[in-house]
Amino acid sequence: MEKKQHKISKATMSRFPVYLKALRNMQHEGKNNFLSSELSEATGILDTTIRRDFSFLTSKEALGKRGIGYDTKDIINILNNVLGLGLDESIILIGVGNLGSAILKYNRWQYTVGKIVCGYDLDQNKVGERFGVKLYHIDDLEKTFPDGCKIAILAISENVQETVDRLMDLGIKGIVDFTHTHFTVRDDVVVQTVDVVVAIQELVLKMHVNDE
Ligand SMILES: NC(=O)c1ccc[n+]([C@@H]2O[C@H](COP(=O)([O-])OP(=O)(O)OC[C@H]3O[C@@H](n4cnc5c(N)ncnc54)[C@H](O)[C@@H]3O)[C@@H](O)[C@H]2O)c1
Repeated sequence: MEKKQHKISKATMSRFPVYLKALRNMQHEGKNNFLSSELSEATGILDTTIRRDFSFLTSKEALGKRGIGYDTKDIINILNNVLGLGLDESIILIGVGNLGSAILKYNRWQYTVGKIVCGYDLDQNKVGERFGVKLYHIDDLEKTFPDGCKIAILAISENVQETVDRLMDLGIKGIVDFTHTHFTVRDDVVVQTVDVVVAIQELVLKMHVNDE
């Protein structure tokens, strides 16, 4: 019987995607069961931390079995539920320039969050197919938008707000934003900004703290 879900801390929640990624790789390699020590080895997270994190999952499958460990598929399903993720998220890529192409080429999406199902660009020369992914002109966004797609990666340099508005009208609820442009979104849309410069600034700050 499912127990009432306790509030899961931010730190624990932030480790769940790390477990998920490692477990999907294990599953892909044919590992149907795993020990917390093995997950610890794959993620670099202490196995005592892993066991404590799993204790928040409250399903009986998350208790594991002595000597056998945990069922990989069960834990993946539980983590997916907690994180609200499907294995097959359809993701679209907007902007297939230098950055967008690198993202498209980096195809480690499978077994983790889903995959980029198509891309869009305003440059007609980009239309076609790259790395096995269909690329459309941005003018055709509404015509070709994949059914049920909720996540867009934004790697464009022009008309950012207008593009974001169009994406929201189509049902996009999450945006991974690489642009350095300020834009606004509706209350039900989440933006995750990825910025190498900010990452370096944070890194330097942490290095200073270590020096003190
Ligand atoms: N966050 C980071 O760490 C980081 C790092 C590098 C670049 N960037 C940013 O990412 C974006 C892309 O950088 P890049 O180096 O790939 O640039 P790029 O010029 O090589 O590529 C941009 C691509 O987007 C297309 N494009 C522009 N506006 C569009 C729109 N409204 N709709 C559809 N396609 C559009 C262009 O035709 C081009 O193909 C820029 O905004 C850049 O500032 C961020």
